[in-house]
Amino acid sequence: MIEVKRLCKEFRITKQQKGVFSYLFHNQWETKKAVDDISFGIRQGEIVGYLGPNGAGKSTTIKMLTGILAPTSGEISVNGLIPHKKRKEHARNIGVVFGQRSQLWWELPVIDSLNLLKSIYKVPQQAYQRNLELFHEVLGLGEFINQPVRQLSLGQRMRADFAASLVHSPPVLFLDEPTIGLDLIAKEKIREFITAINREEKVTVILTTHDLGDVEKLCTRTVVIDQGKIIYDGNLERMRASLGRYRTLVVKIKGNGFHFTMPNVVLTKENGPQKWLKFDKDEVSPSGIIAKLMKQYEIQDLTVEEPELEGIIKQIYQGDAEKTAEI
Ligand SMILES: Nc1ncnc2c1ncn2[C@@H]1O[C@H](COP(=O)(O)OP(=O)(O)OP(=O)(O)O)[C@@H](O)[C@H]1O
Repeated sequence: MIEVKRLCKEFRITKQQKGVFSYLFHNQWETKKAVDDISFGIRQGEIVGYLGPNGAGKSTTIKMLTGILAPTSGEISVNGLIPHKKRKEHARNIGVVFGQRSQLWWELPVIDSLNLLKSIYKVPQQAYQRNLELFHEVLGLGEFINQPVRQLSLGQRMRADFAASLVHSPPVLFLDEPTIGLDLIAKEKIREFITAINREEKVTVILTTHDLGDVEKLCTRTVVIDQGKIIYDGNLERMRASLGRYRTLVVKIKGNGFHFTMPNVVLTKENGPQKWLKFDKDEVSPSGIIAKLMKQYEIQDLTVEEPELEGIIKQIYQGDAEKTAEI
């Protein structure tokens, strides 16, 4: 479905001049290699996590795969097309969802945006109707389909954006931080939807995310990029080893005195009402700990701390996953 060979993208950027009179001199340029000789292939129906720290080259790669940017060198083929050379045809093959930006018309009710996209992509009525039914079923669009986009919650807006990106039944879907800013329940809904369209429509999904929950729940394969180069391409197992078994539940309780004990759960830090409980996720679930806590204490706030992606990437570099996984 996707073939990338020796792909490079360079940007020309101005070099910072030093000194008070720097503005008197001509600008000097330097070349920044945002994507540096990468190759990979993605088969139809795969869900691939394209991961890396900030500035690694993820967006630049996605922009080339979607045809927004032309490569400096190398080759790309998506469903048989060269994206930047066949932009119009390519647009029919892909759907794109940006967690940070919406492609919907702000003032229009969701259904009007979907109808407009149907006309733009010339989607036959029958196929459109079928898609609307799917969106109702798995995205619960019915709740807010007649509301203007500006009135939607972030979770609803994301669900509407997913529908908009899939109106024309594209075989490939690019997702850029699709769960950013969402609460746990909204995240779960989005993840379930991605799994459903991948299973039912065989949509190939390329996902960039900093949320390791997305990676664990969705991806069968991860490609990790750092400083423009691919440093890991494989199944989740090695990533999993780096993720380790331990997580920390941070809980804020009301009242004094905290004498909580539970097998496989250790209190590692306290700051007034806030407590850090490290637990072995293979032995005990966060919901199990929360249920026990709630019997004894009034909980005011809680979060689960996931390991940082940056740390995991470092571990992959070092090839030393097991040792560091034990914290
Ligand atoms: N239009 C541009 N002009 C100059 N440099 C750019 C441009 N776009 C990206 N870069 C540089 O290329 C490198 C890769 O950027 P890119 O946006 O692809 O990273 P990213 O992995 O998507 O990061 P993030 O997770 O922060 O979005 C960075 O050093 C960035 O500053």
